[in-house]
Amino acid sequence: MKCFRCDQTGETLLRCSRCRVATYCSRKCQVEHWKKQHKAECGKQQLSLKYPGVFERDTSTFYDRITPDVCAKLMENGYAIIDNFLSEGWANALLAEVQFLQHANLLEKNKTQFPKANGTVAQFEKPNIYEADLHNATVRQQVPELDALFHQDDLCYALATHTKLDLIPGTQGKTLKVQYNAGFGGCFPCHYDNPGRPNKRKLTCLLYLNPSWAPGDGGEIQFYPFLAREPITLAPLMNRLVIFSSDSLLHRVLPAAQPRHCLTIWLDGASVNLPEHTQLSLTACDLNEGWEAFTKRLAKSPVQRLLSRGVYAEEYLKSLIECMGKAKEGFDDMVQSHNAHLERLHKNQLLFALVERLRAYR
Ligand SMILES: O=C(O)CCC(=O)C(=O)O
Ligand SMILES: [Fe+2]
Repeated sequence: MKCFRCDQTGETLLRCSRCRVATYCSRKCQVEHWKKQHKAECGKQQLSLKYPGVFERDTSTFYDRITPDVCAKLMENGYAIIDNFLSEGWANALLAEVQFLQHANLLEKNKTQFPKANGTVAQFEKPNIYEADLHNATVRQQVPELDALFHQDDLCYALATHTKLDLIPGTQGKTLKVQYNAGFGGCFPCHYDNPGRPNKRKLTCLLYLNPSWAPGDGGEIQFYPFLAREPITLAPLMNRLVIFSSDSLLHRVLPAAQPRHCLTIWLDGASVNLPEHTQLSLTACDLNEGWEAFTKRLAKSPVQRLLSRGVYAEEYLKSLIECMGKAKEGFDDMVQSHNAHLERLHKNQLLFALVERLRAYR
């Protein structure tokens, strides 16, 4: 976001309370321009939040929808799907709020931090992706249903009950992200939602809000269960909840040809990124008679993150090219970082041999 007048960014920006679109920095521009001129300019295009129908918000239904069977699948496969998760009216109301945020210009361009090959951290934008974090009170106050979803703990308790995961309740242990993908090829490259310390995410819950999604629209999420032969592709269907392990399921989003809406709830865990999740220890048995058991263990363990960029090198690169476009700012840095990671792997003979064997096995 930048000031409509002086183009300044990074300043505390004030928003016209009527159209909610125009933004001005809090200093001179606000005094000179907003008060005197903008009121006439904005033409009172006041946006109001309207729900398409009546609905009831009832988070106690989460306990019926998140069954022991769903949680067993989640723990076994690393992901689970619940279609028609909310009542239709409730899902429509959430979509209306996401669209309201989008039209009110309250969603910001996606910003992703990325470790550069030289050790510094770069920031880049994923083209066509707009987001808002509900930790931001300015956003939250505009959208009561999203606010309530952010503050409820039933999702966390329902999941913790049957998975026995030590999920952290409260808004401290949760992030709710609103995402609008404008289409035009908007997508996400291969990644883990929890790439390592200090990240705390344990479970990712995606709620898709796309009533008219049809094959050909793109924007499917693609999972790469570690060492599985084929990826799993899921359409972002209206009111579909997809839950998966934030620290042990590599995934990407395919380019979207149509606009697409998605809520993401990340639930933190008390015991993520423990030493056994971040350091690989190998025995001779793992590589010999224990190989099958070893690969099964890797498929479920977050330690796979140390190997995945090598094992899935082509997928990482292809998804990066599709997401960023070769000409986009940040693309070269990301490719360099990817290659530097692979070079480090190659230098470690034992690790390189393991990656090669896993690639062949896969
Ligand atoms: O939009 C989606 O389907 C998932 C987005 C995603 O992977 C993320 O935000 O980490
Ligand atoms: Fe993700």
